[in-house]
Amino acid sequence: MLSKEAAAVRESLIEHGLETPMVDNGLSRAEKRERIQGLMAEVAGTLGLDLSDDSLIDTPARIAKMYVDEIFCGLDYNEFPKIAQIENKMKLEEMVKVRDIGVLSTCEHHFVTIDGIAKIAYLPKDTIIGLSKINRIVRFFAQRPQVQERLTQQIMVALQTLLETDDVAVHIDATHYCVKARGVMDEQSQTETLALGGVFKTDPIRRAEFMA
Ligand SMILES: Nc1nc2c(ncn2[C@@H]2O[C@H](COP(=O)(O)OP(=O)(O)OP(=O)(O)O)[C@@H](O)[C@H]2O)c(=O)[nH]1
Ligand SMILES: [Zn+2]
Repeated sequence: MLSKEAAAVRESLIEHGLETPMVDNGLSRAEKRERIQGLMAEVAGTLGLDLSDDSLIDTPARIAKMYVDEIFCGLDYNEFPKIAQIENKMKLEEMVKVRDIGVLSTCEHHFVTIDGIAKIAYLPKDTIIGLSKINRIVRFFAQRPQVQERLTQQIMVALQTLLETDDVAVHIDATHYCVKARGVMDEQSQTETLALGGVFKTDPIRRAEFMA
């Protein structure tokens, strides 16, 4: 059973057309690991690597565990963080802004690293969210194959749903290793993406305050 928060966030993403494209193949986590282990052994063998070498022998199993339990575990809503929300008894109205949140994700086109930082702000309404939960929500959606634009939007919609307000802004600045380490091999370029909701979209002063 999914938590109430996980189910609500998933429903919102589907409604907004922002859910990661997925099909339910009915496999358990153990079955996924086992199958990926076999497939990665095929990949390594096809590349001509000697999988009997003592350094390589466990690589297919390591990759299977890494995909299912680590870098792609955010595909499973059972991993959605436990959310601590408190009533806004203090009647806070001013912006809460969290900067320099580490973002480590994986590009869905090449399955290599996206490495960046996020800045997130919201204007409290009836509830306030535990600060660390903002970082955890970022991590949950980062632990999927991603494009940066969708990641940015998913985080915004998740927070809008949980905080019951449109007034949420998300900015991500990241290095794509598929651009840096292969392909065009550009070592410098950074990609910035922005998702603005509510007053952050309609009020230039709020937007400037967020971007500052
Ligand atoms: N919009 C967007 N594009 C991304 C992201 N991550 C990777 N890409 C791009 O996805 C595109 C895939 O393009 P293709 O031409 O199919 O792939 P490719 O031949 O490997 O392209 P090159 O990277 O140019 O060598 C590339 O331009 C990537 O830079 C992302 O988060 N957002
Ligand atoms: Zn890529």
